[in-house]
Amino acid sequence: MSLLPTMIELLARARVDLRMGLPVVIQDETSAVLAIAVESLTTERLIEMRTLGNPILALTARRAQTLKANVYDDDICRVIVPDGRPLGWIQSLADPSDDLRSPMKGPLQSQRSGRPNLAQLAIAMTKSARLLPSALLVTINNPSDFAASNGLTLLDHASTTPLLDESSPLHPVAAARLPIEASQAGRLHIFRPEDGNEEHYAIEIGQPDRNKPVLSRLHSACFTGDVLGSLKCDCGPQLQGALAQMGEEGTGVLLYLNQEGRGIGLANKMRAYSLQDQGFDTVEANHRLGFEDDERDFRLGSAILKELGFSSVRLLTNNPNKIAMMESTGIAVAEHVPLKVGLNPFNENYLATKAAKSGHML
Ligand SMILES: Nc1nc2c(ncn2[C@@H]2O[C@H](COP(=O)(O)OP(=O)(O)OP(=O)(O)O)[C@@H](O)[C@H]2O)c(=O)[nH]1
Ligand SMILES: [Zn+2]
Repeated sequence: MSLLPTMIELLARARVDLRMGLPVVIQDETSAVLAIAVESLTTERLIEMRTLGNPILALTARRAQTLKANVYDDDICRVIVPDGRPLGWIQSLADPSDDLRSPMKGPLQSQRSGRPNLAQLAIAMTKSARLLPSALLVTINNPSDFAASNGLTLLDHASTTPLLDESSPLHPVAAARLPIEASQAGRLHIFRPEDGNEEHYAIEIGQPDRNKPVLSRLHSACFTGDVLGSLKCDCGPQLQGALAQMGEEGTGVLLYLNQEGRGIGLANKMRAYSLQDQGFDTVEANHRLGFEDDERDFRLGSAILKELGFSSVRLLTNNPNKIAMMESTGIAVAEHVPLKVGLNPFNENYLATKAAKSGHML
């Protein structure tokens, strides 16, 4: 066994580097860039980056739409950063918080030439670091030497990209009896993914028969709704309602996936809430930030169910994507059990948007 880090380990390291404001080196067969997350960029590092070449700002096509920048590649946009533009200007392209106050950032010139693949990987890395989806890039030569002499993480495009698209294997870490209000016969299981990302949980109620469809819920973490009792969404009542139903029936499994804010993280969700305060709906807010409507990986849920020995569920949800994902990953949905709870005057529009734009059966 080698002590050299594997690609999975390098990806985990790169996520932390980007969050800390440290650049990473990304290479493919023909070229290489130094990439730094715009959210954690400092003036000092921007000056350093500029000594190496002219920076390019990578944004998602979603964000480019708001900025009215030309998109020449499917999903991303590479904006040429003119000389002398300060850090604040670069960050205002990535962060929509002052879009209303100063909507005109341009004219913006997008890069058309060259392959977008390194920029795409940089964007994917900022998403997986739960930062704003944007990176500043400069082209460099001799990537291996550059990374080694500066102590930077080096990512290889061909070997890392497939890993980012895959769902990481999960392993059970610990489990213990946990009596809860809904049922004294509760048991909490912790699962840890191999990619160093967040752990996910399963709350098993009673002793469900592994040969029958189990009453199940795939719940995504919502700190504001689950913990604080936010009225802006329906998550808290859905969590409590699902557990209560499992308690009444005597058996069930609630999967608690740490995919806060539909996978964009709590900080970005609060950025989305701030845009919602300006009048945008939940989908529009995600798009203005540069995210897709939903960035979650539901495959983790079926992986946990299989690990626990289940192959069929009665799924508590209003989200058809969850049902489709279960079926496509080998967990049969024997019954769709609607979970319509928690409507209040503050989340009326939120629920209406889910029905209109996200296909929820409400
Ligand atoms: N980005 C974003 N995430 C939100 C918002 N409101 C709630 N969330 C997150 O959305 C997730 C819950 O997803 P929902 O779409 O409400 O419901 P669902 O889980 O897809 O579907 P159901 O099974 O029917 O409840 C949680 O991770 C919440 O943190 C919002 O306005 N913006
Ligand atoms: Zn919520």
